[in-house]
Amino acid sequence: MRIISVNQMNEADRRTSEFGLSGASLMDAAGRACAEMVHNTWPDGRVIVLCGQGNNGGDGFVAYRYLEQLGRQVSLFLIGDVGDLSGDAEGAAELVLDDIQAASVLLDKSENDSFELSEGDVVVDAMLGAGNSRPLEGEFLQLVQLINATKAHVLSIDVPTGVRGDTGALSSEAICADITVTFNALKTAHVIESAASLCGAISVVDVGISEETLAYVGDEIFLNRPDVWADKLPWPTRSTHKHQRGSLGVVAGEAGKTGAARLAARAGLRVGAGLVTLLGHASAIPEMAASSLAVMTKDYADIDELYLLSASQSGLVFGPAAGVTEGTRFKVASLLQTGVPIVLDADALTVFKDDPSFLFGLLHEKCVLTPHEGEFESLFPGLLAEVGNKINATRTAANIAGCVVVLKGADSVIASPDGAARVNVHGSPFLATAGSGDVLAGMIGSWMAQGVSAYDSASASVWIHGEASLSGGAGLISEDLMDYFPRILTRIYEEIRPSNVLWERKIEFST
Ligand SMILES: NC(=O)C1=CN([C@@H]2O[C@H](COP(=O)(O)OP(=O)(O)OC[C@H]3O[C@@H](n4cnc5c(N)ncnc54)[C@H](O)[C@@H]3O)[C@@H](O)[C@H]2O)[C@H](O)CC1
Ligand SMILES: [K+]
Repeated sequence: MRIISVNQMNEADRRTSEFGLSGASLMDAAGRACAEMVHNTWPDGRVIVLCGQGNNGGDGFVAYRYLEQLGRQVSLFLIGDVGDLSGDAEGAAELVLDDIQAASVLLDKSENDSFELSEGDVVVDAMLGAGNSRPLEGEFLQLVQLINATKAHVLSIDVPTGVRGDTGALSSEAICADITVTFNALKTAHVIESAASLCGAISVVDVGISEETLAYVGDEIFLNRPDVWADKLPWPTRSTHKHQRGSLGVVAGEAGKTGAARLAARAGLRVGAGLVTLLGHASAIPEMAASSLAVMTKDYADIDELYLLSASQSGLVFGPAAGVTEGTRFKVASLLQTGVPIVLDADALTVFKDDPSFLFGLLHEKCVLTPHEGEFESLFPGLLAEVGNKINATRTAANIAGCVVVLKGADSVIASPDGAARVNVHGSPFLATAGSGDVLAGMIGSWMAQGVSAYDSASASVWIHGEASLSGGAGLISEDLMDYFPRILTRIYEEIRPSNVLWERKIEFST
């Protein structure tokens, strides 16, 4: 599923009406899909369709017409004058002209024909869509406040009114919808917080804009789901041995602070690296060895020994609980010199707060940086605010760093230096717990150790991590996450099952 900008969607609309369906046909399909969604989701209750002056309102007029045809008790309100409508919206309004009432009726409690919204009503929000360009005021703001204060169900067309399609940031109060119906592709506001949470459940319906057109107008930005990376994961065949499945080295912090590295190592083992080794100072070995069975431990006396041990791995993880010290900076530099694929997380990022360009000079294309928003701000000060869109800010960061950047959150963005990005919304809020980032770093390192590209390693890990959190539900702690991986991985394998990989040996006898 593609994520595209408002301008790109307008261009897709234009190209479709030039080479395919007319704007009126697109609007008809859009309005009809919304009417059917209302009817299927809430088969009873009054429906109130609230339209603005643009094409979002146009979709609303169409939805009203189909809801009437479905036999629903439905009322139609317009903000502004019928005479100000134009284009396809005017065309759609002409078919329902006699039924249009002024939206002010909903606000003015003193009028005889005042209209009270109540529980069980359904509001179709067709006030503003992709064209919303400024903070709400006047009737728009009052109606949004009125609707949010009632218990009526709300279906927003394209985006909740007040939300701007191209950003997840909110510049004013916006509709809090139960369902948002959008068309052929997602927009930033559907996946990036705070806007994303106001969309409720999102339904992307096909109104007739082709994938070819979307690919022509859009960038390589997709929702992160298994369909974009599942066929890139390596699966062992019956003759695979552990030395063919990669060796992951996780560089630990000092004694008493090795828990984070141990979480990363265990996660790395779970997602398939054949060998996982915790690398630490001699003083840290006893506690690491005591709690690790299949994970090995090795001590290094100095940075030269660390370099040699790391250079023999096929993937590395460094940063969780590493310590914000000069020593950590030296270790990062040394590990990067090996050229081995590496995940840098937490302290391995924070130590470059004062001179991020020094880090950028050392990074190579097989690196993945996994900052949360605070760490991102340390490395790319002001970038998020300046770009104003988390997806594009992460893409810019990946370009500056010259490697994959994962900006973590409820809406994690995985960006590649070539401009491609994937947005992950699959996960539970219970991931906000100590150690969950360490688990993620270990997973990414493990896939890379197995030969998966940095971009696919990061994408697969973020999704599987999210899926595990959803399996865990409430009360999840980081140690639990790994226990869900086998079932999730097996499900992914069963869905794509590459033709050359057969786990179960079948031998039949005929008597
Ligand atoms: N391919 C598709 O996605 C399709 C989308 N459709 C629908 O069309 C709208 C976009 O229509 P557009 O006319 O461009 O924008 P709006 O209806 O959202 O509003 C434009 C209108 O509103 C004024 N305005 C902007 N901001 C504000 C504000 N804050 N307060 C008040 N007024 C504002 C602006 O000046 C314009 O006059 C898309 O969302 C879909 O719903 C097609 O119908 C089907 C194909
Ligand atoms: K809307």
